[in-house]
Formats: sequence, structure tokens, C-alpha cells
Amino acid sequence: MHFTLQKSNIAKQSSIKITGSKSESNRLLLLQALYPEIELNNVSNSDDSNLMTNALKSSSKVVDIHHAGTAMRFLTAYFSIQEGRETVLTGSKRMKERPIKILVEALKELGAEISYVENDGFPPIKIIGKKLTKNKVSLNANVSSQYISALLLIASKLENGIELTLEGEITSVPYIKMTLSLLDEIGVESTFKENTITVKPNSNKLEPKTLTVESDWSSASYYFSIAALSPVGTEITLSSYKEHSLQGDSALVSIYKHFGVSAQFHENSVTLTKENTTLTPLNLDLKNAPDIAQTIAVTCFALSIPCDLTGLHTLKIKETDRLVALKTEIEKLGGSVKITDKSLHLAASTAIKSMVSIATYNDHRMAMAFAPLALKTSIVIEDAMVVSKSYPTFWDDLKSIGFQITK
Ligand SMILES: O=C(O)C1=C[C@@H](OP(=O)(O)O)[C@@H](O)[C@H](O)C1
Ligand SMILES: C=C(OP(=O)(O)O)C(=O)O
Repeated sequence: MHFTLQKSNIAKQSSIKITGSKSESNRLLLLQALYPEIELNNVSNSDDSNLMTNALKSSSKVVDIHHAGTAMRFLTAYFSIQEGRETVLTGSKRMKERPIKILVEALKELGAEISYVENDGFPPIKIIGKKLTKNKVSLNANVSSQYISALLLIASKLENGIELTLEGEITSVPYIKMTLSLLDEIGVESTFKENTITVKPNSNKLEPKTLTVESDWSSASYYFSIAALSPVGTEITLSSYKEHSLQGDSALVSIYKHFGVSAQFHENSVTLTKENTTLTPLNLDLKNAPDIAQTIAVTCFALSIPCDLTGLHTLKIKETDRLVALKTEIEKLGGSVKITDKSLHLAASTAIKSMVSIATYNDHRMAMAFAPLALKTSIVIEDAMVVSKSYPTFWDDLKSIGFQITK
């Protein structure tokens, strides 16, 4: 279903409650399956987290996780240690193009039994659950941190824990640190020194504990963009957020100062305020926060600021090739974009074309990143319900702050 967003003005003051982080949720759901004494609050209502919950409960042989990358990678590790169980883990057409070989090889090095059902190196995969007895493994850390988090999440259930050597430049580091912090919160010990991570085994029950998932910072990015495109004095309050987050995308707070957006934290929320600022070109390395690249590129386009975004080598294996998708859609709107396989250069724009129809390529972040442009001009977002992958109430929330949206 396509949505038309008429050129809109938003309320001077508004507030939004955003669902729990899908990254934290999908880690904690897996840990809860391993350690049922954990209780969770504010779990994400995203498709990806619902798919994770259902997959962990499912006893069927074929488990389909659709577009959910974290679920695919984390469950590959999880089913590898479900002794005696045979599982075929599959996903959407796009999931079958997202590489998994590095993780599969690492698990096999630990003793896992995994084979490819269709194409070598890609889902679907057949996993025969086993007791994994080895504990030392090394893997290339430059393709996806999700492979590393997957191994870390099951590590404490291995007889000897894990000693992981990370080769090459480590990408998306905050997501690895998030995994280790959550292990620490539930009482599993680990170390991360230089390029080696160790996790201690723990076959015992843990102290019963309730953990509250912080709301999703990647979802918050769209409100940083909205604030940046709004008149000076506009305030948007988002909950539930804290100043010291486990989520690397909380780097938004410092990044969006560049666009005149300040963030004040309260007990359980953060207020974004648009302030007067002089706009200058932006140079940014996003290897630690790849999911906010689309939001930032569109903010720059809307504000006519040239930008150079680097560290984007993981974008081409996400829900779509996000570099190509960004270039194609920004150029439809009148912008000029150059891409390599790891960077994006946006020239200063002159005008934004009106009523352009933005294709979303089964990528929630394409839909959400382009939506703030409605503060500048009318725009159509194709297949708008794609947002449910991470943020099902996105359009209702935009309406509640003043966006005029029709089907
Ligand atoms: O571990 C996680 O929760 C995630 C890690 C990142 O992936 P990569 O490590 O593949 O960049 C990120 O893009 C994804 O949305 C969520
Ligand atoms: C890349 C993403 O998700 P995943 O890799 O888990 O599919 C995302 O949410 O932007």
C-alpha cells in the first residue's frame, strides 16, 4: 500500500513512546530461552522480534524468519546447540541473498553440523543440534557483527565457554559491546581485549532478574531528522530513553547537533529541540552506526548540505543494497549522489521535487528515512507498511504529531 504524505507542519511540542530496541530484544529473547529465569519488560513489538519469539517457541522442522537478519544469525547459533533437533532455518528471497558462511564456518569449527539447502554460503540452512565441545574459533569481523553476537549469545552454554579471535577491522562494534553488556547484566562473565573475546561457561541457573529493554534508538533517528527539518523552537519528547545507552545509534545525540538539534535527557525520556544553527557540510564515518546512514543522508539532502558518509561497507548486504537504493531515490527527488561500495557522497541540493514516489525495496529504513521530507514537500512512500519490520506504529505516530498521511 502506498501512502501519500502531504506537505505538513508538525506541532510545536509533541511526545512519542517508541517500542523497545529490536537489537536488545532479539538478544534477550534468545538469552531468555537459554535462561528462563530472566524476565523482560518493553520487548519490541517489531515483526523481527515477533518472528524471534515465535521461532524460539516453535517445534516445527522448518523455521522461517522472513527478513529478520538478527533472528537468522542468532537462531543459527541457537539451533546448533539444541541437541538432537533438526531444523531448517529459512527466510525471505532477500534473506537467501544475505551471506551467512562466516558464521556457519565458525560454528562448524566449534563442532556444529550445518549444511546449505540451496546455495553455498546462504540460507536456507539445515542444522542438526549437537553438544559443541570446542571453544576456540577465529572469524573475519569486517562483514557483520551479527555473526559475532550470535556466537557470544550461546557461548556460556558451551562446556568451555568461548575464546573468539576477531580478524580484520571490526565492524559495528557497539552491537558486539551491547551483547557483552547484556551478558554481564544477566551474570555471564566475559572479556574483550584487543581482538579477543572470551565468555565463561555457565551451566547453572542465574539469579532471577527482570530486565527492561530501552526503546529503539534507530527508530528515534527519524525524529532527530524531523526535528532537524522543523522550525526553530520545535520540541519532540521521546520515551523511554536514557543518556547512557547500550545502543550505538544513540550517537545521534552528538551527530544531530550538527543540524541544530539538541537533546535533553529526563528521568525516562529525551527532548529534542530545534535550535538556530549555521549549516555546514558533514563528513562522518558510520561503521559503528550503519542503520542511521539513510536517515542522515536524507536529512542532509533536505537541508541542502553536502555530505560524505564513509564506513558503509555493510549497507549492501542489508534488507536491500542501501547505497544503491539511496542514490536511486535521492536522485528521483532531484539530488546528486555518488557511491562506492563503502561510501556515499551527496552534493548540495538545489530544490526538492514534489510528489515523487519513493520505492522502498522491502526496507523499513527506506520508508522511514524519506518520510521526514514531507515537512518540505508532498511525497509518496511505496509499500509503506514495510515499516513493521522494526517500528509497526510509525505512521500512526507521525500522524499524531501532525503529518497528513492518506492511503
Ligand atoms: O546486532 C544487531 O542487532 C545489529 C547489528 C548491525 O548489523 P551488522 O553488524 O551486520 O552491521 C545492524 O545493522 C543491525 O540492524 C542490527
Ligand atoms: C539491518 C537491519 O536489520 P537486520 O540485519 O537484523 O535484518 C536493520 O534493522 O536496519
